[in-house]
Amino acid sequence: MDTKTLKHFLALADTLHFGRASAACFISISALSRNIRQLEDELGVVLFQRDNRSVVLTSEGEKFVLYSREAISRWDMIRNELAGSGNQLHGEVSLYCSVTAVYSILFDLFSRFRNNYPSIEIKLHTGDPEHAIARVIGGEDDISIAACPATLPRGLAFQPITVSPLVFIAPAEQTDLDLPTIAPNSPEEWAKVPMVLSEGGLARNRIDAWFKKMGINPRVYAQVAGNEAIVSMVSLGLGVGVVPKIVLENSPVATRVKILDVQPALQPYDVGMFALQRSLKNPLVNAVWSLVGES
Ligand SMILES: CC(=O)[C@](C)(O)C(=O)O
Repeated sequence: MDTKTLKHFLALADTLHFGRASAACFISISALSRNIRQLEDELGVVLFQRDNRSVVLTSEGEKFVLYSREAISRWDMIRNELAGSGNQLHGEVSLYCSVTAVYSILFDLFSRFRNNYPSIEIKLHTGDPEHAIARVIGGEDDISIAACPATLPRGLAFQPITVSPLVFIAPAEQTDLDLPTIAPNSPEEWAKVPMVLSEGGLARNRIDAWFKKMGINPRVYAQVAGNEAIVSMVSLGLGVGVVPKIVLENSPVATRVKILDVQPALQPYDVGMFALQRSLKNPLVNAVWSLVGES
């Protein structure tokens, strides 16, 4: 059986760009567009609306994304099951996490993985960890790494990897904006501080709740996607930010910011791995899942 066409289709659905999708699949643009056209002919529907400038999934295309992911995953499962335990696991596992998690967490987890599972291909997507749960629930990725929320959505499994405090950071040196070099100690002082915060999700909820509890009306200067970008903006002197310490420790600009001793401290992050409970039956997903605790 050939799952290649489905993979080519998914690459285009992910990137919405013929050039990037064909590069990711190691085929030419013309071969990719021929494959997509053949698939559309077979199905009798248009999967992508395309003109010279843009590629957009149609509603039929969106449905076919779900089918393709499911079909590839089931094919991997049955192939591995029929081949029996004596054989190597073959197939693809897709993983979503922040750039920080790649440096700090994946590096350790995967140091032995290559030797043990040479035929499992890891498809890595990086981005704002606030999307990590939605990406697994939506079927875009098999596994993701991020902080655990207070309540876990149904059907989702979580296993902890590390704990990281959420810290307030300011530029290490005095700036034009006159940002605080020690923690402000009254709601009036806080209200003057330009804050660089996560645009939404768990971090933002925790910070908003903290400000509310302290009776502070924060001045939000910028809302940013991804904790790495918050550290950069703070290092440029644009405001005071809040990030998990693990992001700071792995930042190339770590020395240009400093941690403010703010009390009471925010609740730390429980960083770990998410997967759908049902996908843990897939031996490929399970092989990656089981890396936690082995190292
Ligand atoms: C590792 C992780 O997902 C963090 C701590 O939330 C992050 O990198 O922002």
